[in-house]
Amino acid sequence: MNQQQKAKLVLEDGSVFTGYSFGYTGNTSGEVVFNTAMNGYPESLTDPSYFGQILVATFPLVGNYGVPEPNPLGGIEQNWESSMIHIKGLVVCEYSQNYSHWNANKSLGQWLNENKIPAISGIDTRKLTKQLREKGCMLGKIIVDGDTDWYDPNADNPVAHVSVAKPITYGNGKKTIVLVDCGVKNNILRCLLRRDVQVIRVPFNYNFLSQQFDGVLISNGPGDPKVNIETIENIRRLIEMDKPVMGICLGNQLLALASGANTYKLPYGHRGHNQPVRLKGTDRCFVTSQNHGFAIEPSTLSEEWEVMFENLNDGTCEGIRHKAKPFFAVQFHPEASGGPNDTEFLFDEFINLIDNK
Ligand SMILES: NC(=O)CC[C@H](N)C(=O)O
Repeated sequence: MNQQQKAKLVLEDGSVFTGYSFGYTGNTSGEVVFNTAMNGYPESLTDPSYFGQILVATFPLVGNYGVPEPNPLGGIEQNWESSMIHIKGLVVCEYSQNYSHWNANKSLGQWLNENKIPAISGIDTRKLTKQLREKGCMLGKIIVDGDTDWYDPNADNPVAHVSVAKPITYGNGKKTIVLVDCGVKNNILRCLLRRDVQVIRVPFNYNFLSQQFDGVLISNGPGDPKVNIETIENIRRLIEMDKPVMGICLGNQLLALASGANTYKLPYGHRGHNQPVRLKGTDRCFVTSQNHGFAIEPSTLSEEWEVMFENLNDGTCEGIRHKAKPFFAVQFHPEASGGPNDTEFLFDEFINLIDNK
């Protein structure tokens, strides 16, 4: 790898940032989004919700704790949020090729190179982030040589690329949860399995309604929620039943769409580990891990639903619940990974809904 090979980041608005190639030496394109987390790059890079996106780390030094070796246990990778990298490219200010951590076994650059993911360092990520905040998220390209076509993940059906191909069963607890896999993060599986349940992970468009189950969790996932027509239709039929339902991030948006509400694209989204939310109607606030570019339009919720959480930075909807039935969903990540674990108790609330049925 040549640390000094020049590269450029080109944005849809014509602006160009020059820097140096690291990771895989090649061109790439995707939607450019920024994340304000100070750490957690192995988790973010393997989070399927980042599929098709070029990730900008606002924290100025990235790579100094390396990358852990894969370590699957019971069919679930323990150190990553899925089995592969999903971002299309990475943008950092300073890349640290030197790393030190007890479970690191390679550098970030080596890992990116092995997975053919281009990255660029030496970028003024503060200036770039200000631009994305003012103009909104844009498509972008990392170019080392020549050119490449623009790629817009929101015009694609990215969930189909990251869901499982066929159902997989985990655990042997007494209650059975169907996990609708729209690109699920491994820590959602780990959080469920720690609570003595059996999990049947099904493809995003799988018709699970005729199956035996006690509750359904609709996972996070990439892209515009509205393109998931089949999943929304399955959820619409699911909520005619009374079985407990929990949604996370994309799952929150899909539940809202299935109930008849609308979603919209945020100008630059919420991505980071310190997004504050308030449990509506209380003074209880939580610091949450977030990664999304879309949100529910609360004014379109029907009478039967209410806002459960709101974002304290911009007032957007961060979760919904049904007023009478055991359904709730959150826009943030109670499974964290990376980020704070403060809202993991929501998995207990979901299991309580199942146990009290
Ligand atoms: N993490 C997620 O599930 C993201 C949901 C959706 N793709 C969004 O960007 O809003």
